[in-house]
Amino acid sequence: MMPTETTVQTVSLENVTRTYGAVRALDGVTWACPRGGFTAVMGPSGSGKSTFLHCASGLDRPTSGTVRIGGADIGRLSEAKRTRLRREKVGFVFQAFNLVPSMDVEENIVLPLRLGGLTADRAWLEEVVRRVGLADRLRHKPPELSGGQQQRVALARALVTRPEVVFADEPTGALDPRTAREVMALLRQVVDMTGQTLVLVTHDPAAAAWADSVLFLSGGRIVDELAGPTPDAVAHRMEAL
Ligand SMILES: Nc1ncnc2c1ncn2[C@@H]1O[C@H](COP(=O)(O)OP(=O)(O)OP(=O)(O)O)[C@@H](O)[C@H]1O
Repeated sequence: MMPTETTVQTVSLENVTRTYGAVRALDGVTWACPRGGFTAVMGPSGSGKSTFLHCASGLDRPTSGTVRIGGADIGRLSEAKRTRLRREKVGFVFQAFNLVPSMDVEENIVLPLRLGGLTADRAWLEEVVRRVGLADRLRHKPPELSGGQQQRVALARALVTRPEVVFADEPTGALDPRTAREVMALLRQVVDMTGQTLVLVTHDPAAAAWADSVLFLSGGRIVDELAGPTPDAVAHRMEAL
């Protein structure tokens, strides 16, 4: 029987291993990302968080095992098809914002659509801009914005294609604590209001506690999962890794 749209996982990893020479950066990871959920990924330095993000988002291919994004097995796709799948189905938010300084806010937000030869759905674009609180900043250029505002632009850019999943890699790493909290509250709000599936990679227990559940990686394996996390519970679990 074919799975229905609601039961198809956004992203799934089945027995995924990624080696670099003798190093097993990911070691037999099996995980299915819940649709509409907000998952944080934590672990000590070198535990495989970046490798997990790269494999789960289609930036990289596993050495063995299967990664599916929106039903497609990325190991079977050509480089060009994987790039296209990533552009259409995956949104990214990075610590370093990665905005184009010479383009204004709106041009930055619609860039993924332009790269894919698509035009913006005006109603959705306006909703995204409103949700991230940038309606009065559309003609500004990134250097004229605060760090928190720039990260809002990056979030809007990640949402504009209505991706299956948004991967946020240390999105608050370059922000002061108050701005970091505002950005996390906004991510939480976007998940709750739009049903966007979100995966957050972070070192920060306070950021991870905004998620529905936290995956803990150690030595390239998922060693624990904590539902309904609090900053204290996350920090306590991290100390034991
Ligand atoms: N391109 C690479 N070449 C060689 N080894 C790599 C490469 N990328 C990662 N590794 C190794 O794989 C392991 C996992 O690295 P990864 O960057 O995924 O960990 P991480 O949890 O993201 O670490 P951090 O928190 O320090 O960013 C480490 O031992 C790392 O040295």
